[in-house]
Amino acid sequence: MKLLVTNAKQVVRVTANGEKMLRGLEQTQSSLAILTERNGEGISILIDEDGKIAAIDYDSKIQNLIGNIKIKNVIDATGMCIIPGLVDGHTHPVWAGDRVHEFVMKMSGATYMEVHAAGGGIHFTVDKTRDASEEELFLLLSERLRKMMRNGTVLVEAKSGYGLDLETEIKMLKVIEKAKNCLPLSISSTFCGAHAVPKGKTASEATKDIIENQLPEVIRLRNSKAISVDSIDVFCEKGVFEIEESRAILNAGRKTGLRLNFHADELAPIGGAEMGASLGAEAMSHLEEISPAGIELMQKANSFAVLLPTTVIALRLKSPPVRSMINAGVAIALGTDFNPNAHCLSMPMVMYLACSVFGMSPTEALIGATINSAAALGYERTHGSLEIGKNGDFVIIDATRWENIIYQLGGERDVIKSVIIKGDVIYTKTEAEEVQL
Ligand SMILES: N=CN[C@@H](CCC(=O)O)C(=O)O
Ligand SMILES: [Zn+2]
Repeated sequence: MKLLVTNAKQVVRVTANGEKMLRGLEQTQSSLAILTERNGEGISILIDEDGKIAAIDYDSKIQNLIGNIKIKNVIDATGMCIIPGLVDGHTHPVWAGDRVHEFVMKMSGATYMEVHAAGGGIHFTVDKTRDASEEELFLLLSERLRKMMRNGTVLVEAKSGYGLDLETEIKMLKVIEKAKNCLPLSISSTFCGAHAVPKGKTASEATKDIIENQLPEVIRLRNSKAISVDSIDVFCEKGVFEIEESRAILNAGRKTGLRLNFHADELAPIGGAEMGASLGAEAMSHLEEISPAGIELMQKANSFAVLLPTTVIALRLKSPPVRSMINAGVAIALGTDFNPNAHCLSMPMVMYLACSVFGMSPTEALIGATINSAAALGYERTHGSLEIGKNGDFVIIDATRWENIIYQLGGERDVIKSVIIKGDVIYTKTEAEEVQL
């Protein structure tokens, strides 16, 4: 066996019976699967040589199970809690340059679309990303992914979308592929060639280019196993790709077997959720402006809502109608939306904002950041909960109640003791990191 963690005070499994997701009333407190220390006896987790969870139970039961089996690494988690590794359901992590100057403009009142229409925003990042080499982008991406892992992320969705031309979109997907092969966390790639209408093209010309040039090459590379791509994304928005263009791009992606996971109803209520539900989209993000009909249709289509509180605060948007979605039975997932507009690499921070800004409970937020995010990406068989056979991916929290990971706002560096991926300790807090007063 690769790893044994013993004597934990609480192990939050999230689900314990192979649930694919938790939605509606299931996303509330009563259904969170937790093992808690009893009569002074803690909880153990055993990880096999393949990095999968072999057993989770009270210490004495696991000791009986182990007998004389050799264990390579043992961690004593006395007084600590364990949660599943976090899943970041929506990020744009491959780009060069930054947009700190736009942050200053936006904080003085400029809107996202004003900056975008003036040639800034995504266009600014596209110019910088087109100019950057694969090596430069890889270094930037791996540094960002390392910080995410340090904050407990073990699976991340990563989009292309700062190329908007064939060459750069492919460059971005190759950089993501390299990161998949070089770093311990899992990555779900999304082709987002329709992230903005490139300068010099109309939306309908860009739509044609994506469907006739970019997508076929992405699929050719996927089929030859040069890259792996799970999903297709479109920024479906008034003044960007509107409903019919978005539908055409998503339909084309669906025909190639990609999952549909796209930006909908973020800034203007144009019926993106209704359109996505009609295509059976697996996931839609943002949804600040979703209509009541859109909520009903998402529930019927089993589409996940991937909510992004960092963008809501960065752009001072209204919050999506989270309670109505939960009450209607839409499964809520969460993501950092890491991009040059919302520079956040921390799922604990996102969970905090989901609670404080969206009014979600800590339990709902944790479910959104684990099993539901994993399922929104189609990774629920390996990620999102601590169950036998799933990846041995978890976060050890240096506190006696798991909610500290949310409660200690901005305190990830203090509260996370270790991050484990497939049974390997990929991060552990050292004495040297403690502030010396
Ligand atoms: N809304 C579209 N895309 C990103 C922002 C990307 C950018 O501004 O660079 C988002 O999800 O927030
Ligand atoms: Zn996004």
